[in-house]
Amino acid sequence: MTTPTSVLEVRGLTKRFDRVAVDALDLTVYAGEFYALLGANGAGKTTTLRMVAGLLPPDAGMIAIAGRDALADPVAAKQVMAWVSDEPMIYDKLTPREYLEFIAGLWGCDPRIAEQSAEDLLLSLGLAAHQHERCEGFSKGMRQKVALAGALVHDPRLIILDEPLTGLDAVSARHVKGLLQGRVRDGCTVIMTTHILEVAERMADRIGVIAQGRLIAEGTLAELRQKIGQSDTSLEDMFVALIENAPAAA
Ligand SMILES: Nc1ncnc2c1ncn2[C@@H]1O[C@H](COP(=O)(O)OP(=O)(O)OP(=O)(O)O)[C@@H](O)[C@H]1O
Repeated sequence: MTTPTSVLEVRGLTKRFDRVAVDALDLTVYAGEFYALLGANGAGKTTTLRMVAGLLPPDAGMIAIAGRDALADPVAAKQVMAWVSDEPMIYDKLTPREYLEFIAGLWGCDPRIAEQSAEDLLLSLGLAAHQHERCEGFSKGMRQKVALAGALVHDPRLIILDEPLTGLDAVSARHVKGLLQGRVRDGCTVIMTTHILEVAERMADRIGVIAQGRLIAEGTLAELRQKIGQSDTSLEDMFVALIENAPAAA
């Protein structure tokens, strides 16, 4: 059996604001995995992912992305990674098509490849009919989808998303889920936070549960069920049991 290649390795990652938000966190995500990061409000999910994405400096710890030290060489790490925030920023005065062209230009993508990629992304996200309209009149869900398309236009190997499905209607959510599953089939790795446990249950290869900035449980659904000793329990029941039994922060 070949050893899986890690795309993200986090060791001892720590961030303190007025109190510790991420507490010596260790996390490994492998190539081609769909990994869901779960946790109660304030557990440290966004803070962890913002550090991984290079948006927030850690107080301590190591982050390697595709084997590169992301803290020593953030530009190299960002080239293989996409970050999609739960509050995406796009340029209102641009159309989705212009926005994607602009982002592809920033990445120095080949214009012909970028054009095809933009077309495919807008089609798969149900935005093709709006591709020449300015984003300023778009709903929150449409803006989220434009931001997602922008994050994927440089063809990243690691896609990190913070609550990507919140606020999306069922059709848009299906578009986004289909797109992400397609990327995983193509060999990309997806790491996603979500409070929609059904999404984690149905889509994730592995699930990590964070409480008080620490990873308190991790595995496939079957492994998590085994951990709490109940073979037929729902992810929601397991999640609540894990959170309620998590050791208190030091
Ligand atoms: N910029 C900041 N300044 C001060 N405290 C912060 C900041 N960002 C996060 N925190 C604190 O860090 C802790 C972890 O927050 P974080 O946003 O990572 O949680 P989360 O798991 O993403 O929560 P949610 O599910 O509600 O989005 C919380 O106590 C939060 O108040």
